[in-house]
Amino acid sequence: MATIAAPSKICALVPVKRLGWAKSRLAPHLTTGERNCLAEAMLRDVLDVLSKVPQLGGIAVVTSDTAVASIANDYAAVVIDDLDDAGINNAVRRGQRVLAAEGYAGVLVIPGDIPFLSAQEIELALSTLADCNVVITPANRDGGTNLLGFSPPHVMDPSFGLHSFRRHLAIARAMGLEVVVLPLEGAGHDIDVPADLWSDTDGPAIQTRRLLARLGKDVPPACPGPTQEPLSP
Ligand SMILES: Nc1nc2c(ncn2[C@@H]2O[C@H](COP(=O)(O)OP(=O)(O)OP(=O)(O)O)[C@@H](O)[C@H]2O)c(=O)[nH]1
Ligand SMILES: O=C(O)[C@H](O)COP(=O)(O)O
Repeated sequence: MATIAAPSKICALVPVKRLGWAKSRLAPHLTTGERNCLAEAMLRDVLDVLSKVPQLGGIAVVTSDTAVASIANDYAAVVIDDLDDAGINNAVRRGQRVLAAEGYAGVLVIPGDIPFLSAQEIELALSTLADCNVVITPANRDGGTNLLGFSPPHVMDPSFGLHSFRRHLAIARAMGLEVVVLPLEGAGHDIDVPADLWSDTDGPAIQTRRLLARLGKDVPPACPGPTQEPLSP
């Protein structure tokens, strides 16, 4: 891995699994090729936003996919090899170890599937993390965790998975860490299931919106408007 500049600051840590394996929960709605393109578009949106936040000390992508590594290079992010592809928690722990060794003051874990995040939201997460040990942004919809900040980088282990927001909060509190819950509209919107593709969420998501419009795949909200009743004769 290349040496990262400004190690006293907080580094963004973006775990990304192989594009060909991405977004399996969207399989009923998108082909494998479409999911591959969506994963790339979301990642580009995330990295584009991160590259516009000067307060970040660096951007690191943990992946074992050479295509993802090449995208990371487009945004001057460094690549940490995800040697074993053993899930998001393993990838994050690996990033924590590497970035702690590089001397970073903290890490902000940012999944590659939150394209609606904004630079202002990242700035707010960073300034919040300057005064505590753990920052947690819950997913808007499913009880997950969309941003997870640690200061110092290995202050606690990640525990992503079902209902991870409550679990992260409970672990941090049980450890006596200073923890702040930071709800954020854009960063809180991840794309996991077909209903997540439709959005009135603010936030740039430029590549993602463009791709979905091109595919004609943006879907209506979970609660659609009036059903189409057959017309009376
Ligand atoms: N490096 C790495 N990243 C991972 C791994 N598993 C998940 N991620 C990333 O973690 C983030 C959140 O993952 P998920 O929401 O579960 O995304 P996903 O695995 O593509 O979606 P599903 O297949 O539907 O579960 C995404 O950026 C993923 O690429 C892994 O084994 N290694
Ligand atoms: O803890 C979580 O939120 C999940 O493991 C990762 O996020 P997801 O909701 O996008 O799958």
